[in-house]
Amino acid sequence: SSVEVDSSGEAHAYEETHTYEEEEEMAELRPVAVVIKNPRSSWIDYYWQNPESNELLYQGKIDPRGTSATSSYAGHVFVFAPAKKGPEKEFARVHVTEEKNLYILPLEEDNSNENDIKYYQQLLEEQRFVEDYRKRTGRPTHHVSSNEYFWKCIPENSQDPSAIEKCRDTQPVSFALEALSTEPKVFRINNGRLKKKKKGEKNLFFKKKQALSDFEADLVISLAKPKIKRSLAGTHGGLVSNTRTSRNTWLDRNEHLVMETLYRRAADILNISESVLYPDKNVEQLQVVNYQVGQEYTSHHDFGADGHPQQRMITLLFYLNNQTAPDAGGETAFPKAKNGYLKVHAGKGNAVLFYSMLEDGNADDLSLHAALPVKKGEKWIGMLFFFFYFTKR
Ligand SMILES: O=C(O)CCC(=O)C(=O)O
Ligand SMILES: [Fe+2]
Repeated sequence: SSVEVDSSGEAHAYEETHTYEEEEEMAELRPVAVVIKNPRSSWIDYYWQNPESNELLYQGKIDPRGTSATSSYAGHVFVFAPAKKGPEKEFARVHVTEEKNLYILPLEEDNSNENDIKYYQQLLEEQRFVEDYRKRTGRPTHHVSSNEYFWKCIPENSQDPSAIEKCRDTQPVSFALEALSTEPKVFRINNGRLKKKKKGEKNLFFKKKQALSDFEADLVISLAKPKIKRSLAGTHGGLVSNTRTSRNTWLDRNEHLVMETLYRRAADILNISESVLYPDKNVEQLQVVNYQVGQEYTSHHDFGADGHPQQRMITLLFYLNNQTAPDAGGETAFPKAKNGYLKVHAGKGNAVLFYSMLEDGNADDLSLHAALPVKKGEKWIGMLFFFFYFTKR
Protein backbone atom coordinates (compact mmCIF):
# COMPACT_ATOMS: atom_id res chain seq x y z
CA SER A 1 0.00 0.00 0.00
CA SER A 2 1.22 3.52 -0.61
CA VAL A 3 0.99 6.46 1.72
CA GLU A 4 0.57 9.94 0.35
CA VAL A 5 2.47 12.58 2.28
CA ASP A 6 2.18 15.23 -0.32
CA SER A 7 -1.08 16.90 -1.19
CA SER A 8 0.25 18.54 -4.35
CA GLY A 9 -0.63 15.49 -6.40
CA GLU A 10 2.79 15.71 -7.98
CA ALA A 11 4.52 12.99 -6.12
CA HIS A 12 3.90 10.59 -3.35
CA ALA A 13 6.21 9.21 -0.78
CA TYR A 14 5.85 5.55 -0.92
CA GLU A 15 5.74 2.99 1.77
CA GLU A 16 5.13 -0.67 1.51
CA THR A 17 3.71 -2.79 4.23
CA HIS A 18 4.53 -6.43 4.37
CA THR A 19 3.09 -9.49 5.88
CA TYR A 20 4.79 -10.80 8.95
CA GLU A 21 6.01 -13.81 6.97
CA GLU A 22 7.60 -11.62 4.35
CA GLU A 23 9.39 -9.54 6.96
CA GLU A 24 10.64 -12.69 8.63
CA GLU A 25 11.85 -14.12 5.37
CA MET A 26 13.71 -10.93 4.56
CA ALA A 27 15.23 -10.65 8.02
CA GLU A 28 16.47 -14.18 7.60
CA LEU A 29 18.05 -13.44 4.25
CA ARG A 30 20.38 -10.54 4.78
CA PRO A 31 21.64 -9.58 1.34
CA VAL A 32 25.16 -8.27 1.14
CA ALA A 33 26.70 -6.96 -2.06
CA VAL A 34 30.18 -8.36 -1.74
CA VAL A 35 33.12 -6.78 -3.51
CA ILE A 36 36.22 -8.93 -3.78
CA LYS A 37 39.57 -7.58 -4.91
CA ASN A 38 42.42 -9.65 -6.23
CA PRO A 39 45.81 -8.05 -5.47
CA ARG A 40 47.67 -10.70 -7.45
CA SER A 41 49.02 -10.23 -10.94
CA SER A 42 47.48 -13.56 -11.91
CA TRP A 43 44.00 -14.88 -12.58
CA ILE A 44 42.10 -16.57 -9.81
CA ASP A 45 38.97 -18.72 -9.67
CA TYR A 46 36.34 -18.56 -7.00
CA TYR A 47 33.71 -20.91 -5.71
CA TRP A 48 30.58 -20.59 -3.65
CA GLN A 49 29.95 -23.16 -0.98
CA ASN A 50 26.43 -24.48 -1.00
CA PRO A 51 25.40 -24.24 2.66
CA GLU A 52 23.28 -27.40 2.47
CA SER A 53 25.61 -29.80 0.67
CA ASN A 54 28.93 -28.00 1.33
CA GLU A 55 29.58 -28.55 -2.36
CA LEU A 56 31.79 -25.92 -3.98
CA LEU A 57 30.23 -24.36 -7.06
CA TYR A 58 32.36 -22.52 -9.55
CA GLN A 59 31.40 -18.83 -9.68
CA GLY A 60 33.86 -17.38 -12.14
CA LYS A 61 37.27 -15.91 -12.44
CA ILE A 62 38.72 -12.64 -11.26
CA ASP A 63 41.21 -10.79 -13.44
CA PRO A 64 44.75 -10.02 -12.34
CA ARG A 65 44.31 -7.06 -9.98
CA GLY A 66 40.62 -7.32 -10.78
CA THR A 67 37.44 -6.85 -8.86
CA SER A 68 34.38 -9.00 -8.63
CA ALA A 69 31.04 -7.87 -7.29
CA THR A 70 28.62 -10.57 -6.39
CA SER A 71 25.26 -10.64 -4.69
CA SER A 72 25.38 -12.72 -1.59
CA TYR A 73 23.87 -13.21 1.85
CA ALA A 74 25.34 -13.06 5.32
CA GLY A 75 26.63 -16.54 6.17
CA HIS A 76 27.73 -17.41 2.67
CA VAL A 77 31.19 -18.78 2.10
CA PHE A 78 33.41 -18.19 -0.94
CA VAL A 79 36.61 -20.04 -1.68
CA PHE A 80 39.49 -18.70 -3.79
CA ALA A 81 42.16 -20.62 -5.69
CA PRO A 82 44.67 -19.86 -8.45
CA ALA A 83 42.98 -20.11 -11.87
CA LYS A 84 42.35 -23.58 -13.27
CA LYS A 85 43.96 -25.34 -10.29
CA GLY A 86 40.68 -26.43 -8.72
CA PRO A 87 39.30 -25.57 -5.29
CA GLU A 88 41.74 -27.94 -3.55
CA LYS A 89 44.37 -25.27 -4.14
CA GLU A 90 42.35 -22.85 -2.03
CA PHE A 91 44.42 -19.95 -0.71
CA ALA A 92 41.68 -17.89 0.91
CA ARG A 93 38.08 -18.05 1.94
CA VAL A 94 35.54 -15.41 2.84
CA HIS A 95 32.71 -15.80 5.30
CA VAL A 96 30.27 -13.09 4.36
CA THR A 97 29.03 -10.98 7.24
CA GLU A 98 26.61 -8.11 7.20
CA GLU A 99 29.18 -5.72 8.59
CA LYS A 100 31.68 -6.12 5.83
CA ASN A 101 31.30 -5.77 2.09
CA LEU A 102 34.82 -5.24 0.81
CA TYR A 103 37.19 -8.19 0.93
CA ILE A 104 40.83 -7.96 -0.12
CA LEU A 105 42.40 -11.31 -0.95
CA PRO A 106 45.96 -12.00 0.20
CA LEU A 107 49.04 -11.82 -2.00
CA GLU A 108 51.06 -14.98 -2.59
CA GLU A 109 52.98 -15.67 0.61
CA ASP A 110 56.33 -15.64 -1.14
CA ASN A 111 55.58 -12.61 -3.29
CA SER A 112 58.27 -9.99 -2.81
CA ASN A 113 57.57 -7.98 -5.93
CA GLU A 114 57.57 -4.32 -4.92
CA ASN A 115 54.80 -3.27 -7.29
CA ASP A 116 52.55 -6.05 -6.12
CA ILE A 117 53.17 -5.14 -2.50
CA LYS A 118 52.49 -1.49 -3.19
CA TYR A 119 49.27 -2.34 -4.97
CA TYR A 120 48.22 -4.60 -2.12
CA GLN A 121 48.87 -1.79 0.38
CA GLN A 122 46.63 0.50 -1.65
CA LEU A 123 43.83 -2.02 -1.51
CA LEU A 124 44.26 -2.36 2.23
CA GLU A 125 44.11 1.39 2.56
CA GLU A 126 40.87 1.45 0.63
CA GLN A 127 39.51 -1.21 2.93
CA ARG A 128 40.55 0.83 5.97
CA PHE A 129 38.76 3.82 4.49
CA VAL A 130 35.59 1.85 3.97
CA GLU A 131 35.68 0.50 7.50
CA ASP A 132 36.59 3.80 9.08
CA TYR A 133 33.89 5.54 7.06
CA ARG A 134 31.34 3.19 8.44
CA LYS A 135 32.51 3.86 11.98
CA ARG A 136 32.53 7.63 11.51
CA THR A 137 29.28 8.06 9.64
CA GLY A 138 27.37 4.95 10.54
CA ARG A 139 26.91 4.33 6.85
CA PRO A 140 28.39 1.53 4.84
CA THR A 141 30.10 2.49 1.61
CA HIS A 142 32.01 0.60 -1.03
CA HIS A 143 34.53 2.97 -2.38
CA VAL A 144 36.05 6.33 -2.18
CA SER A 145 35.61 9.59 -3.90
CA SER A 146 36.87 12.75 -2.42
CA ASN A 147 35.71 15.20 -5.02
CA GLU A 148 34.14 17.76 -2.77
CA TYR A 149 32.32 19.26 -5.73
CA PHE A 150 30.72 15.99 -6.54
CA TRP A 151 27.18 17.06 -5.98
CA LYS A 152 27.56 20.69 -6.71
CA CYS A 153 27.69 20.92 -10.43
CA ILE A 154 26.92 19.14 -13.64
CA PRO A 155 29.27 20.65 -16.18
CA GLU A 156 28.13 20.80 -19.77
CA ASN A 157 30.80 18.28 -20.60
CA SER A 158 31.55 16.30 -17.53
CA GLN A 159 34.45 14.45 -19.16
CA ASP A 160 36.35 17.65 -19.61
CA PRO A 161 38.46 18.36 -16.51
CA SER A 162 38.47 22.10 -17.15
CA ALA A 163 34.68 22.10 -17.21
CA ILE A 164 34.69 20.38 -13.86
CA GLU A 165 37.21 22.90 -12.63
CA LYS A 166 34.86 25.73 -13.57
CA CYS A 167 32.18 24.26 -11.39
CA ARG A 168 34.23 25.05 -8.34
CA ASP A 169 33.25 28.69 -8.48
CA THR A 170 29.66 28.32 -9.45
CA GLN A 171 26.74 28.18 -7.13
CA PRO A 172 25.35 24.71 -6.81
CA VAL A 173 23.37 24.20 -9.97
CA SER A 174 19.98 22.69 -10.23
CA PHE A 175 21.10 19.09 -10.35
CA ALA A 176 22.57 19.37 -6.92
CA LEU A 177 19.97 21.57 -5.28
CA GLU A 178 18.82 20.62 -1.88
CA ALA A 179 17.90 17.38 -3.50
CA LEU A 180 21.12 15.65 -2.74
CA SER A 181 21.50 14.69 0.80
CA THR A 182 22.84 11.90 2.85
CA GLU A 183 20.62 11.73 5.86
CA PRO A 184 17.88 10.94 5.29
CA LYS A 185 18.56 10.09 1.72
CA VAL A 186 15.06 10.58 0.54
CA PHE A 187 13.33 12.93 -1.75
CA ARG A 188 10.03 13.74 -3.22
CA ILE A 189 8.82 15.89 -6.01
CA ASN A 190 7.06 19.08 -5.13
CA ASN A 191 6.03 21.44 -7.88
CA GLY A 192 8.45 19.65 -10.12
CA ARG A 193 11.36 20.16 -7.76
CA LEU A 194 13.13 17.63 -5.72
CA LYS A 195 12.90 18.41 -2.06
CA LYS A 196 14.79 16.99 0.81
CA LYS A 197 12.43 15.09 3.02
CA LYS A 198 11.82 16.09 6.55
CA LYS A 199 13.75 14.24 9.18
CA GLY A 200 11.90 11.20 10.28
CA GLU A 201 10.51 10.50 6.84
CA LYS A 202 12.62 7.57 6.10
CA ASN A 203 11.86 6.24 2.68
CA LEU A 204 14.74 5.52 0.43
CA PHE A 205 13.10 6.65 -2.74
CA PHE A 206 10.08 8.40 -4.03
CA LYS A 207 7.53 7.64 -6.60
CA LYS A 208 6.35 9.93 -9.32
CA LYS A 209 2.86 9.58 -10.61
CA GLN A 210 2.30 9.79 -14.33
CA ALA A 211 5.83 10.24 -15.52
CA LEU A 212 4.63 8.74 -18.81
CA SER A 213 1.16 8.40 -20.28
CA ASP A 214 -0.12 4.90 -21.09
CA PHE A 215 0.35 5.65 -24.75
CA GLU A 216 3.96 6.68 -24.22
CA ALA A 217 4.72 3.65 -22.05
CA ASP A 218 3.29 1.34 -24.75
CA LEU A 219 5.30 3.10 -27.41
CA VAL A 220 8.54 2.65 -25.48
CA ILE A 221 7.80 -1.08 -25.19
CA SER A 222 7.09 -1.34 -28.89
CA LEU A 223 10.39 0.36 -29.72
CA ALA A 224 12.26 -2.03 -27.44
CA LYS A 225 10.56 -5.28 -28.47
CA PRO A 226 12.30 -5.90 -31.79
CA LYS A 227 15.74 -5.26 -30.27
CA ILE A 228 15.55 -7.04 -26.96
CA LYS A 229 18.12 -9.72 -25.97
CA ARG A 230 19.17 -11.79 -22.99
CA SER A 231 20.70 -9.49 -20.35
CA LEU A 232 24.38 -9.66 -19.56
CA ALA A 233 25.82 -8.92 -16.16
CA GLY A 234 28.81 -9.66 -14.01
CA THR A 235 32.40 -8.62 -13.79
CA HIS A 236 33.23 -9.32 -17.38
CA GLY A 237 30.22 -7.49 -18.71
CA GLY A 238 29.70 -10.11 -21.36
CA LEU A 239 28.66 -13.00 -19.16
CA VAL A 240 25.20 -14.46 -19.35
CA SER A 241 24.41 -14.37 -15.70
CA ASN A 242 22.02 -16.16 -13.43
CA THR A 243 21.81 -13.10 -11.21
CA ARG A 244 20.12 -11.41 -14.11
CA THR A 245 17.79 -13.58 -16.10
CA SER A 246 15.86 -10.89 -17.92
CA ARG A 247 16.20 -9.58 -21.46
CA ASN A 248 17.11 -5.99 -22.20
CA THR A 249 18.02 -3.39 -24.79
CA TRP A 250 18.89 0.30 -25.01
CA LEU A 251 16.99 3.11 -26.67
CA ASP A 252 18.65 6.32 -27.71
CA ARG A 253 17.21 9.74 -27.02
CA ASN A 254 17.17 10.34 -30.78
CA GLU A 255 15.46 7.09 -31.55
CA HIS A 256 11.93 8.44 -31.55
CA LEU A 257 10.03 11.53 -30.48
CA VAL A 258 8.67 9.66 -27.48
CA MET A 259 12.24 9.18 -26.28
CA GLU A 260 12.89 12.90 -26.53
CA THR A 261 9.76 13.41 -24.42
CA LEU A 262 10.94 10.87 -21.88
CA TYR A 263 14.33 12.54 -21.49
CA ARG A 264 12.67 15.92 -21.07
CA ARG A 265 10.38 14.53 -18.38
CA ALA A 266 13.43 13.09 -16.66
CA ALA A 267 15.06 16.52 -16.79
CA ASP A 268 11.92 18.02 -15.26
CA ILE A 269 11.88 15.46 -12.50
CA LEU A 270 15.50 16.22 -11.61
CA ASN A 271 15.04 19.90 -12.27
CA ILE A 272 18.02 20.08 -14.58
CA SER A 273 18.43 21.31 -18.09
CA GLU A 274 17.44 18.74 -20.71
CA SER A 275 20.54 19.82 -22.65
CA VAL A 276 22.81 18.01 -20.21
CA LEU A 277 21.03 14.69 -20.63
CA TYR A 278 22.99 13.02 -23.40
CA PRO A 279 24.84 9.72 -23.26
CA ASP A 280 28.22 11.44 -23.36
CA LYS A 281 27.21 13.67 -20.49
CA ASN A 282 25.44 12.63 -17.37
CA VAL A 283 22.95 10.02 -18.54
CA GLU A 284 22.99 6.68 -20.29
CA GLN A 285 20.61 5.54 -22.96
CA LEU A 286 17.28 4.29 -21.66
CA GLN A 287 17.69 0.67 -20.74
CA VAL A 288 14.48 -1.28 -21.28
CA VAL A 289 14.15 -4.59 -19.49
CA ASN A 290 11.60 -7.34 -19.94
CA TYR A 291 11.12 -10.00 -17.27
CA GLN A 292 9.10 -13.13 -17.92
CA VAL A 293 7.73 -15.41 -15.19
CA GLY A 294 10.61 -16.52 -12.95
CA GLN A 295 13.00 -13.86 -14.21
CA GLU A 296 14.69 -11.48 -11.82
CA TYR A 297 17.74 -9.40 -11.05
CA THR A 298 19.13 -10.30 -7.65
CA SER A 299 20.40 -7.74 -5.11
CA HIS A 300 22.98 -5.39 -6.53
CA HIS A 301 24.14 -1.80 -6.62
CA ASP A 302 23.99 0.38 -9.66
CA PHE A 303 27.39 1.93 -9.03
CA GLY A 304 30.45 0.15 -10.37
CA ALA A 305 32.45 -2.03 -8.04
CA ASP A 306 35.83 -0.67 -8.97
CA GLY A 307 35.28 2.99 -8.24
CA HIS A 308 35.99 3.96 -11.82
CA PRO A 309 35.25 7.54 -12.71
CA GLN A 310 31.87 7.13 -14.31
CA GLN A 311 29.57 6.31 -11.45
CA ARG A 312 25.85 5.89 -11.64
CA MET A 313 24.58 8.14 -8.92
CA ILE A 314 20.86 8.35 -9.58
CA THR A 315 18.53 5.75 -11.02
CA LEU A 316 15.15 6.64 -12.43
CA LEU A 317 12.84 3.71 -13.07
CA PHE A 318 9.86 4.02 -15.39
CA TYR A 319 7.40 1.19 -14.91
CA LEU A 320 6.01 0.50 -18.37
CA ASN A 321 3.23 -1.93 -17.53
CA ASN A 322 1.03 -2.87 -14.58
CA GLN A 323 1.26 -5.95 -12.43
CA THR A 324 -1.43 -8.32 -13.62
CA ALA A 325 -2.36 -9.06 -9.98
CA PRO A 326 -1.17 -7.88 -6.57
CA ASP A 327 0.75 -11.13 -6.17
CA ALA A 328 2.26 -11.01 -9.68
CA GLY A 329 5.73 -10.17 -8.30
CA GLY A 330 8.27 -8.14 -10.24
CA GLU A 331 8.56 -5.38 -7.66
CA THR A 332 11.78 -3.49 -7.12
CA ALA A 333 12.97 -4.31 -3.61
CA PHE A 334 15.26 -2.28 -1.34
CA PRO A 335 16.37 -4.70 1.37
CA LYS A 336 18.39 -2.11 3.27
CA ALA A 337 15.95 0.79 3.16
CA LYS A 338 16.00 2.70 6.39
CA ASN A 339 12.60 1.68 7.54
CA GLY A 340 13.23 -1.92 6.72
CA TYR A 341 12.58 -3.89 3.64
CA LEU A 342 10.74 -1.95 0.95
CA LYS A 343 9.33 -3.13 -2.29
CA VAL A 344 7.55 -1.22 -4.98
CA HIS A 345 5.88 -1.71 -8.28
CA ALA A 346 4.91 1.84 -9.10
CA GLY A 347 2.44 0.89 -11.85
CA LYS A 348 2.26 1.73 -15.53
CA GLY A 349 3.58 5.18 -16.41
CA ASN A 350 4.83 5.91 -12.89
CA ALA A 351 8.44 6.36 -11.87
CA VAL A 352 10.66 5.73 -8.89
CA LEU A 353 13.95 7.44 -8.20
CA PHE A 354 16.74 6.55 -5.84
CA TYR A 355 20.30 7.58 -5.13
CA SER A 356 23.26 5.24 -5.28
CA MET A 357 25.80 7.70 -4.00
CA LEU A 358 26.16 9.62 -0.77
CA GLU A 359 26.48 13.36 -0.67
CA ASP A 360 30.26 13.17 -0.43
CA GLY A 361 30.47 11.01 -3.52
CA ASN A 362 31.03 7.74 -1.75
CA ALA A 363 28.99 4.78 -2.80
CA ASP A 364 25.90 4.17 -0.70
CA ASP A 365 25.66 0.55 0.29
CA LEU A 366 22.06 1.06 1.40
CA SER A 367 21.02 1.62 -2.20
CA LEU A 368 21.16 -2.15 -2.62
CA HIS A 369 18.16 -3.31 -4.61
CA ALA A 370 16.74 -6.20 -6.58
CA ALA A 371 14.10 -6.85 -9.20
CA LEU A 372 12.01 -9.57 -7.58
CA PRO A 373 11.01 -12.55 -9.70
CA VAL A 374 7.92 -12.13 -11.81
CA LYS A 375 5.30 -14.65 -10.76
CA LYS A 376 2.51 -13.87 -13.20
CA GLY A 377 2.39 -12.11 -16.55
CA GLU A 378 5.46 -10.11 -17.46
CA LYS A 379 7.22 -6.92 -16.46
CA TRP A 380 8.50 -4.08 -18.58
CA ILE A 381 10.65 -1.37 -17.09
CA GLY A 382 12.73 1.49 -18.47
CA MET A 383 15.75 2.80 -16.59
CA LEU A 384 17.82 5.93 -16.78
CA PHE A 385 21.11 6.04 -14.91
CA PHE A 386 22.48 9.48 -14.20
CA PHE A 387 26.17 9.71 -13.66
CA PHE A 388 28.89 12.15 -13.03
CA TYR A 389 32.58 11.83 -13.66
CA PHE A 390 34.80 12.22 -10.68
CA THR A 391 38.33 11.40 -9.85
CA LYS A 392 39.21 8.89 -7.26
CA ARG A 393 41.27 10.07 -4.37
O1 LIG B 1 13.66 -4.02 -12.76
C1 LIG B 1 13.80 -3.39 -11.72
O2 LIG B 1 12.86 -3.19 -10.94
C2 LIG B 1 15.14 -2.84 -11.34
C3 LIG B 1 16.22 -3.26 -12.29
C4 LIG B 1 17.57 -2.84 -11.84
O3 LIG B 1 17.78 -2.55 -10.70
C5 LIG B 1 18.72 -2.77 -12.79
O4 LIG B 1 18.60 -3.26 -13.92
O5 LIG B 1 19.76 -2.21 -12.42
FE1 LIG C 1 19.73 -1.73 -10.43
